Amino acid sequence: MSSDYRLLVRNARQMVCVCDARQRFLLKEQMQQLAVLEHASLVVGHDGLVKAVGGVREIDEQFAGSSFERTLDVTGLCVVPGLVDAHTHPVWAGDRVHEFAMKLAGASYMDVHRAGGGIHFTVEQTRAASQSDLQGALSGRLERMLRAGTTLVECKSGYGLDTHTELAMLRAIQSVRHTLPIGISATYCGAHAVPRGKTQEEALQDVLCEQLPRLQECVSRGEVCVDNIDVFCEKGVFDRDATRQILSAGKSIGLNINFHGDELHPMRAAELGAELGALAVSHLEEVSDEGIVAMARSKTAAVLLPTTAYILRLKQPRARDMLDAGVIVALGSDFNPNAYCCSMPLVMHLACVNMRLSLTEALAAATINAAYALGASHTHGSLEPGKQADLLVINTPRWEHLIYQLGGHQELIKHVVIKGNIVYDNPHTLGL
Ligand SMILES: N=CN[C@@H](CCC(=O)O)C(=O)O
Ligand SMILES: [Zn+2]
Repeated sequence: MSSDYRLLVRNARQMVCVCDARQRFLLKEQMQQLAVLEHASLVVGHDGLVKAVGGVREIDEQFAGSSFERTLDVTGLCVVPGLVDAHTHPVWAGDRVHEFAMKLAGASYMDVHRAGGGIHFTVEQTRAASQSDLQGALSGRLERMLRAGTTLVECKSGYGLDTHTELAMLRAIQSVRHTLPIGISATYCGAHAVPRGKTQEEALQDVLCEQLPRLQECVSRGEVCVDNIDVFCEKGVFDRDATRQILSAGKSIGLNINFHGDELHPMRAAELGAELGALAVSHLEEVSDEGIVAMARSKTAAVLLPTTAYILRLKQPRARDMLDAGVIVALGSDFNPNAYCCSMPLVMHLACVNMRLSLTEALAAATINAAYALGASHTHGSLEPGKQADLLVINTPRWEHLIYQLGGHQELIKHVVIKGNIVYDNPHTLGL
């Protein structure tokens, strides 16, 4: 190691730190006033952590005489934290483009699901795929997310619904931890649907007595690493009681609770999440007033998924009511065969237009609050000394262009940096 530091990012027009007092999440008016430095620099150590952030002169003086393995001159450009995608289903085979046509013609999500399509269709394709096909598909999707600015992503299993395939999905997720620089939070979602030919009770017993014990064995042998447990709590899928049993079992083996609730029907899933100490509940299009109050009280993050409401033409979740009540609001792409979207900049745009978030709220929801939903906001989600140096350099003089330019991220993101390493250099960068 011949240099003193790994990276100097020098003289950004705007350095959007998001927060600067080691907050674990942002609420209400904190989300309106993000920490933004003008004409600022950032230093990264060889451990991949931020060592200093400050005005360009101050950093020049403080580090005069120090050497850097690499310097990025970002004069006139903006820097934001790497984006955090708090909800994705990226491991599966096949696609569902034919169902998109059905839905455009008027079929609802549950019409397709009950007709044996939807998750069931993808389960069939995924069970038939080889381990290397699953890994290859996952890897390509995560690379697309990375190029769109995602540096930490939650990845669910859930298209196996049996021990063998659920573990194959988690093994695929484990394998990319070693081959890709993107950060991963892995979620076991064996209760994503009741498998064809089984009753809910049979599926519940399979998850509790077969899948979870096998999962635990694999975790203790170090074959897979799992952070969260998820259930699709929905009318016609898993009811509240089954959901409670599965989530409690997951919690008892040390997993964070982070589940699908109140999406298509009101299930009082938000209340259940709060009661169980869930870190996050996703969707919430049908959340109740009591559920909002309960989530605010228990500090359970609401992971809102703008692509789902958009594609399925659902009513929008009540983001403003949640924000006003002091709920920790986060965002996810919900990448899955139903909602094929790898872009968090696009997700933030949809959240602003359809859910009425402000630009600053959307960025906080896609950085520090999304990191909180994954139990990772002590290390990710803002640019502060001691945190992992994951950041994006954007080729515009104001950071808001990243959200404003609908679908523009492919030309706007110039570099993606993870742990102070430049992991993507965009050959197609165009400015305004
Ligand atoms: N709602 C349940 N799960 C996914 C959809 C999965 C699928 O349709 O394959 C979601 O979050 O939207
Ligand atoms: Zn989902």
